[in-house]
Amino acid sequence: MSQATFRVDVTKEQFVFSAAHFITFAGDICERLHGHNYGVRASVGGPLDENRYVVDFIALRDAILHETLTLDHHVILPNSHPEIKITSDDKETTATFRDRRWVFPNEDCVILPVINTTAEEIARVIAQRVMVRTRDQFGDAIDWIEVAVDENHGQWGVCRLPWQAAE
Ligand SMILES: Nc1nc2c(c(=O)[nH]1)N=C([C@H](O)[C@H](O)COP(=O)(O)OP(=O)(O)OP(=O)(O)O)CN2
Repeated sequence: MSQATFRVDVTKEQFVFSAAHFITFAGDICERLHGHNYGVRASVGGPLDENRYVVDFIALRDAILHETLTLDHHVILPNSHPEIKITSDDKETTATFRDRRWVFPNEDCVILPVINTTAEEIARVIAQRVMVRTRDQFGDAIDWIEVAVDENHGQWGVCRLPWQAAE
């Protein structure tokens, strides 16, 4: 039996999104709002199908592109941080951390299901959403998906999920 394993990688120039965020670290340090030109790459691993594909990398490319465009030119906020509280009314979204407060137009914000908007967490959300988006097309034979998010020219947060973990 062959010992070969297979994956497809997609790393495209278009996989860039410009977004603002701030994180907390070291307990109670909260960054100032700042932006990154984030980069994204993705891989899917598993057996070869009848086409001798793991998956069609064009379909994977399009799914990643969709998620990067969703984040592009937005402020990325966390919905599960213990101290960064996010509230929205019909016009504006307000983020607070202790005595600090940021107010944004609703349409400028993307609120993600994360504790902190780190590269690792953003990678996880993209991986989960791509899995959901492509599941019907790719089927259940895939082993895993990995998404990597680069914050600053070579500082990557990477998340690998078993294919069955889609929410
Ligand atoms: N494992 C991780 N480490 C860090 C993350 C992360 O998401 N995962 N994030 C940060 C901060 O967001 C930080 O703002 C990183 O931004 P960067 O611009 O690279 O920080 P610098 O101060 O080095 O950047 P300059 O180029 O000097 O502006 C930290 N760690």
